[in-house]
Amino acid sequence: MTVLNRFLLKQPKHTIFQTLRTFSSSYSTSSPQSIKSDGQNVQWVFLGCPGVGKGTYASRLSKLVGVPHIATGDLVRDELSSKGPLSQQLAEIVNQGKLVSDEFIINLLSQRLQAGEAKGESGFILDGFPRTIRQAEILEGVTNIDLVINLKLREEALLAKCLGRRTCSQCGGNYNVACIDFKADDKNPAMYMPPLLPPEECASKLITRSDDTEQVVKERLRIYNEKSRPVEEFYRSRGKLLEFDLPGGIPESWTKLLQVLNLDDHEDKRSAAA
Ligand SMILES: Nc1ncnc2c1ncn2[C@@H]1O[C@H](COP(=O)(O)OP(=O)(O)O)[C@@H](O)[C@H]1O
Repeated sequence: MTVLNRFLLKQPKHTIFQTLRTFSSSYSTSSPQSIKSDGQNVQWVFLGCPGVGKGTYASRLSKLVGVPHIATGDLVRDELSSKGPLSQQLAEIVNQGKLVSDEFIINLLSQRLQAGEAKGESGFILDGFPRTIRQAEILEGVTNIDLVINLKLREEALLAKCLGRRTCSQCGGNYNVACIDFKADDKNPAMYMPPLLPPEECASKLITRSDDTEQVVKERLRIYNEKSRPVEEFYRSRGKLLEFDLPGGIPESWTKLLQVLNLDDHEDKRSAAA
């Protein structure tokens, strides 16, 4: 039995789910933009393949509607960098492009929600969760997700975008050095996504995620199709899925996303997009 499994077996599952349940039933209203007609803050989910841009758009929307952006990939990376007893085993899973177990990720998410609740957070935009049908069923069992935005991009662009990702090791800013320039063909319109280059002060401090190598990205795409693609249907059949084909680079896609979400007359949209 692995160290990770031993750890998970010690976690009382009812506690994990209870934490999610407790979080979902205690709301305060932190920002007028985020309040729905029933008085609760928005609870949205972003789905989409690795490299599609979930982090970029989830982060911008979270600033716009005033709810936290919670990326389970970031929670996993925080755990990895904490160099705790599980980090070596976790690194092996992540660097092979595999998913960590449902129990482990739910535990991390529960802890993050609980910490946020203690700080008075309410509502959320989830990015990278749920990624399996079991995760979706558990989430659906404990709270009501209002909307699931399924970001879509041509497969050739996804690999290039993952390989082009860079993060500034000092300020944490996210950039992308890939330049996507597809000509129109019989099946697809032309698409241009310019690189998102770092400012001069970050240029010498860029790092690449250890799981953004060609082999691992291909495996993550395969696993997305096997494990996460069914989650799209899970939400489609519940009438919650909003399909969104990215039309191009960030300015164009952000404007269109705001239109689709009926947020395009929002006075804060310029600053959120900055
Ligand atoms: N919901 C989840 N279930 C299982 N594993 C997850 C989940 N979220 C993140 N992970 C792990 O963290 C890694 C990085 O996640 P993320 O940054 O969301 O990747 P991507 O850029 O591929 O969408 C995943 O490859 C997986 O190992």
